[in-house]
Amino acid sequence: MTFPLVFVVLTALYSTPKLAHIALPLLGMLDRGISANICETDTATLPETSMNLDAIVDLKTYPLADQAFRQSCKDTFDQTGVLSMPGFVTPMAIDTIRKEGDVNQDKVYAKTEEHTVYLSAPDPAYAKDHPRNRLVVSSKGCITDDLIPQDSALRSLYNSEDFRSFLCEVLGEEAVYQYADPLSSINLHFARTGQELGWHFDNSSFAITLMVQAPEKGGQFEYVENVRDADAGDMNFDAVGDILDGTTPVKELIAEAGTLVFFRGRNSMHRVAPNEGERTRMLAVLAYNSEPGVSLSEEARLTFYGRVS
Ligand SMILES: O=C(O)CCC(=O)C(=O)O
Ligand SMILES: [Fe+2]
Repeated sequence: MTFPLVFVVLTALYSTPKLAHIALPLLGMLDRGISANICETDTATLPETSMNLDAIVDLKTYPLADQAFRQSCKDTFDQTGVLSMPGFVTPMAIDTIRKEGDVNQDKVYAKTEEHTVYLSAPDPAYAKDHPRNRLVVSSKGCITDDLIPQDSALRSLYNSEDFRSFLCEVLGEEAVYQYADPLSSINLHFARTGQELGWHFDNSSFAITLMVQAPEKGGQFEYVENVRDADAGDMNFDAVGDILDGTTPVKELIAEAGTLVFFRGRNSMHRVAPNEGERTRMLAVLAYNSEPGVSLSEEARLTFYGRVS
């Protein structure tokens, strides 16, 4: 059976990253872990106002409960490290999520940071201009889970047992749980004109994102697959240097509002290019853990959100 997924993708192109410089293990969603087939969840505390999944997701195009559909998604994700589902969230639900974001624009926490591609402090064993230590800039901001309305479609999606069961299967995880702290589970990211997310590898094995408002120009997600092998300790400095120099072709993932993306970012180097248009790029990151009761560290919360609670 074939499904009408426009799985990814991708225009190969040469990028000229205009990146700069430093040093912090930052970037919120990058530090997330997740995690199942029979998916255990912690949805007992679902708000009563939660919406039905069929009011949020285009279940005709994306029959989340269908076993063959799940398997086809898993195959694509396993083979390519990317699963892109355009129109996953319905236009009406996206519209309400975008309006919630607009209302909360003034609460966005954004602080320009410089960091290494590896999201760890520079290593004095290497020169400043070595790929291990070269610095890139990240300037986009976000609002935290506690600022997302209880009755938001975003929260209903995040909490939905059917959605979690689907993602457990695609990701090959045992179970998924929300963060124990009040800030980290659902984040809405904002990249205004000129703002970007510098080249990096994620610490977590994957990320789930939902485009809420696509930029008009620029702001594209660019990546190069399988650059390093973090678990084997292979940092592949030469390839990282080439990507930073703009001499390696990069792939581009085009996402319209409503597109849900699963991405394995641990060994694929990626960035969000500077937004060159007037329209703010708004993107939700849905972060889960494979164990219950896990909080993002206070240090990371301070870095990403400017507060711990
Ligand atoms: O904004 C995006 O599309 C991706 C963000 C990302 O790479 C990250 O949060 O690690
Ligand atoms: Fe990332």
